[in-house]
Amino acid sequence: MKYITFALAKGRLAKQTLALLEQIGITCEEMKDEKTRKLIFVNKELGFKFFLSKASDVPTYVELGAADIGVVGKDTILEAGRKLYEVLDLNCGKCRMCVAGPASAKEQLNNGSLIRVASKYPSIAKDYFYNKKHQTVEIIKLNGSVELAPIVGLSEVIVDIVETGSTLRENGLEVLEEICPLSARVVVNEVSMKMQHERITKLLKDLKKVIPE
Ligand SMILES: Nc1ncnc2c1ncn2[C@@H]1O[C@H](COP(=O)(O)OP(=O)(O)OP(=O)(O)O)[C@@H](O)[C@H]1O
Ligand SMILES: O=P(O)(O)OC[C@H]1O[C@H](OP(=O)(O)OP(=O)(O)O)[C@H](O)[C@@H]1O
Repeated sequence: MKYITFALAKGRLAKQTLALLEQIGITCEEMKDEKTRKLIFVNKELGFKFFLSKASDVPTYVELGAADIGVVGKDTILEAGRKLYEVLDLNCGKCRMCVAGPASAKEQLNNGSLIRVASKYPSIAKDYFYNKKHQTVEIIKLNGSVELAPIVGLSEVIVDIVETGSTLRENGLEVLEEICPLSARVVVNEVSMKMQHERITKLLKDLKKVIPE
């Protein structure tokens, strides 16, 4: 039997993803060991392989066929812009992609001034401002703690993930515009979808039954 390989995003989504897979009988005991430095895990009986990679690399592994299936946030899928089949919304890891900043940035955002937008997600930010709002902005790519940018004067606003809103609140910022809702998604390699159609379809059907409300 040919193995089906899963690329799972490590970090926030990993636990929930593994729990969902476990509910449909796809388990890998070794992988639960938080101390392990091993990178790839095999369940010979079931014919599955699993690896955890940086979330932003999951679409790369899946598009290029190193993994058949991936589980990753919609934000990462949008930012990567890779050719993949997005087949299932797992309804977990829910949050929103937003434009945020100090209340004082509201006017600048709407009066057509050339504003600076800091983000870990420059493609999403560009698509939103250029293609949806038809507004020219300067995009500044950052790698984390993006909320700092408007506080220290690097940008007027940010494009970032908001879940509870605590990070914004604690830093005197607020949601100014909502770009889109986000959640964890299952993505499938285009060739695998054809070559392993039966097994992958069965797996997706099983997963659908255990998706949280
Ligand atoms: N509050 C949140 N902040 C960030 N991501 C969240 C949040 N809630 C759910 N998510 C989802 O979890 C994923 C991020 O997981 P995690 O924070 O572990 O990775 P990351 O911050 O992108 O990793 P890294 O910064 O190391 O590249 C996001 O892609 C998003 O879909
Ligand atoms: O609305 P909240 O519940 O406060 O969650 C949102 C925050 O969490 C994420 O940051 P993360 O912890 O991943 O760190 P990072 O900023 O370094 O990416 C995100 O970038 C926001 O900063």
